[in-house]
Amino acid sequence: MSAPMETIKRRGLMLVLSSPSGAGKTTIARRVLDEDPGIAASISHTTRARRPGEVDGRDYHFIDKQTFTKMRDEKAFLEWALVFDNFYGTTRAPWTKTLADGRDVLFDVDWQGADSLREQANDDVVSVFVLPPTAGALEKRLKARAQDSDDVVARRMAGASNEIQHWTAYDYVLVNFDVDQSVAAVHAVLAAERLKRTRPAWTGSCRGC
Ligand SMILES: Nc1ncnc2c1ncn2[C@@H]1O[C@H](COP(=O)(O)OP(=O)(O)OP(=O)(O)O)[C@@H](O)[C@H]1O
Ligand SMILES: Nc1nc2c(ncn2[C@@H]2O[C@H](COP(=O)(O)O)[C@@H](O)[C@H]2O)c(=O)[nH]1
Repeated sequence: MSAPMETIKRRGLMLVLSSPSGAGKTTIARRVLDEDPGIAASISHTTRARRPGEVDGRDYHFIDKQTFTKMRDEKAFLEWALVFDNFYGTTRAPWTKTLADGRDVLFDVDWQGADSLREQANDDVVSVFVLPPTAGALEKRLKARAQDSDDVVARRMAGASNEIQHWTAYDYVLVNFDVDQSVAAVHAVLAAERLKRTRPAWTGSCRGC
């Protein structure tokens, strides 16, 4: 054997979750992050107003348009997009080191963000598209969340089919009937992807062989 198992160092992966607004990806993401210490969250910056219960620095970094534009012009974002009239962006900051250290990172971004991350880091990206069971269920969830005005819910429903059109670009697709089952499915994706032959990087030093 030319290289014993302990010399294998796995590179971290970028788990990208997308869905039409309200399908449940934030709910699933929070559970996965709570239950798996091996994955960290990318906290996006946004110009959207904070919803009741959202915490700055935990759910998002809430910033004004001027600050967002300045950060964008200074190339602070790995990717950014305009979604439902608000800007959202993923900062470049520490992900390079996190991935090199073998830690995984979860990105909750729309299809534009997913495309951009694939363009820049295709080998590291594992993408999962979350579908609602039906359009009716999606509307019910958006309304039950009770955090957006009727107008905003209507705009998000109107944008759902555009978002859904992009599901074929994703590695995995799951229909979020039940949160527990969906969380288990994402854990299964992570477990399999972490074992992929193509993912480990050799450290180069062969101790004891
Ligand atoms: N499987 C499910 N069954 C019923 N309700 C669900 C399910 N999954 C999530 N929900 C509920 O649906 C609502 C929307 O979920 P969530 O905020 O996670 O959606 P999202 O996809 O992250 O939306 P957005 O893109 O707008 O951030 C929440 O009230 C959540 O509790
Ligand atoms: N391209 C990006 N999309 C992002 C980012 N952060 C969140 N999002 C997406 O925006 C919509 C709306 O989110 P909401 O919290 O206002 O409901 C949703 O699809 C998110 O996935 C980002 O940094 N880049």
